[in-house]
Amino acid sequence: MEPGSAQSLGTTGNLPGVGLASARKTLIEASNVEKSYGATRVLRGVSFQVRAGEIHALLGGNGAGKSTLIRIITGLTSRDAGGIDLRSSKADRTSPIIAVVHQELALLPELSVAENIGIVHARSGWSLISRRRMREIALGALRLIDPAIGEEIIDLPARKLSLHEGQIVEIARALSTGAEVLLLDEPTANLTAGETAKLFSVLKRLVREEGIGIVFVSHRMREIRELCDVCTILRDGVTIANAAPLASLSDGEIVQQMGQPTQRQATHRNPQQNPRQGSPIELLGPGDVRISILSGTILGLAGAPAGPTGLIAALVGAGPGAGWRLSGEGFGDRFPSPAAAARAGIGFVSGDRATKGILSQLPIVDNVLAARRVRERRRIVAAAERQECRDLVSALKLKAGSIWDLPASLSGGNQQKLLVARLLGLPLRMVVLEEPTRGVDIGTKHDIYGLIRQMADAGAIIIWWSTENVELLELCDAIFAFDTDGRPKGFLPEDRYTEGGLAELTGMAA
Ligand SMILES: Nc1ncnc2c1ncn2[C@@H]1O[C@H](COP(=O)(O)OP(=O)(O)OP(=O)(O)O)[C@@H](O)[C@H]1O
Repeated sequence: MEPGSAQSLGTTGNLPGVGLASARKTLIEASNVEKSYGATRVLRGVSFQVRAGEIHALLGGNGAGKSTLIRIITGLTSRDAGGIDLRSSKADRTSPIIAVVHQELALLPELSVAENIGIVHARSGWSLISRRRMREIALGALRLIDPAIGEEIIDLPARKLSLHEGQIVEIARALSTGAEVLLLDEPTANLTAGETAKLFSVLKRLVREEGIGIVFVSHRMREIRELCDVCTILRDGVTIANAAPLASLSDGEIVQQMGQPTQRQATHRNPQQNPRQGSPIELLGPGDVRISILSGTILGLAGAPAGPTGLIAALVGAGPGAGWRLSGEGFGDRFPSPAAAARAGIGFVSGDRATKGILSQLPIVDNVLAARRVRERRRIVAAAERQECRDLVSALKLKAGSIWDLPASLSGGNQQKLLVARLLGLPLRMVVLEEPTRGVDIGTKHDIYGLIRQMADAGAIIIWWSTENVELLELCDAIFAFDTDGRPKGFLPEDRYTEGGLAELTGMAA
């Protein structure tokens, strides 16, 4: 009954094998697990088994209890009732090594990438492992995902990494432990299509060759189908489907069992239906790039983060912005601060919700109303705001105990909804979105698509960076692409408006 621990096995730069001898053995068995936070019953009798040699999708809507179950299995959180049985497939061990990659990154900002990965290999103090050895282990682990990235980032402090680099380091650290069970809580958010493809081939190889078990939490149905063999579906803290083969369930059945609406809103791009008006806003980039956008347009940004993040920084007043400038009535060349951008009518959902989005020390109500207060230079809570906040919260089906609770009490997907709620109903001229549906469940994703379309129809320009190419192709009126080094590549031509066309233009063709 002891919780799994992320400890060191690795003595080579490559993954230590865990052996295939006992493939298919049950490594994790959770039965009738219960957990409440105050009056909220989060898990109400969950059962869940993970076997060696399988990739197991753990599915459920936002707030269904997936992360809570993972925290209980790994010993981070206590349970109120039920059993957790952990069994190793190795004869000399009782419980398996379990490594987790959480939704929010857990890197130590002042330590280098090598140290962040090596730290789990330093059994008791730094003296047991030399710096050179630590570097080798870290490089070996990073190379498993991307041969190019290792040398580039190995000596950087973690605080200097982009979100997606941080995610790669976390996954590499988990892989480097030689874990028998890898629990991945939405690991592909903020990875590009190319990186996701690489990660999936690594995971499949690990399952095939090393016989490990993988638990994959995701709201991206395509990825689930591509990667996983079986699924367990949670709904309101109860197991609805238990280790069901994925092939036996249609997408519609899965969504229905999660308790989500199966009807999609009509959000497809339709250039005829949405005439553009007014004088254009221009985005002027390095190398004489000029992007002209009329109000009411949804412009997608595609490609590795280095490109879109520079442009977005310029748009939201968050730094020099890689040489990008803005030109248009009422907009200066560049905003001196994010507050100035907000007052000029620019709304922003940051992709880095933990450090740049959520105000963790303030209750939900202040988080939702933050953009309004900055625009109107207000600090006082008006009585009417409470109702306004409740309306925004219910428009997005945000599952919260009370609007006075802190955001930490919300599940990951519900924290994301909170950032989107911040922008609703504001008279915005431009809405800048970085992965706005990150971690949001399938039902709500389509609600958010509909709300983005509504903001555009109300006259806002939408600039939307997503690593989910399908999402961009489905919703955007035009897509501007960057290559893998962050250089602008131009618009996706109308006759190449396909996944293949986008993969080619961004240099991420498989
Ligand atoms: N520390 C806490 N205090 C109060 N409530 C909590 C706490 N942690 C989780 N909850 C509640 O438990 C419920 C389940 O949360 P959990 O994070 O397990 O959901 P999830 O299935 O992982 O959702 P998501 O898909 O959004 O990540 C949520 O409604 C959340 O508000």
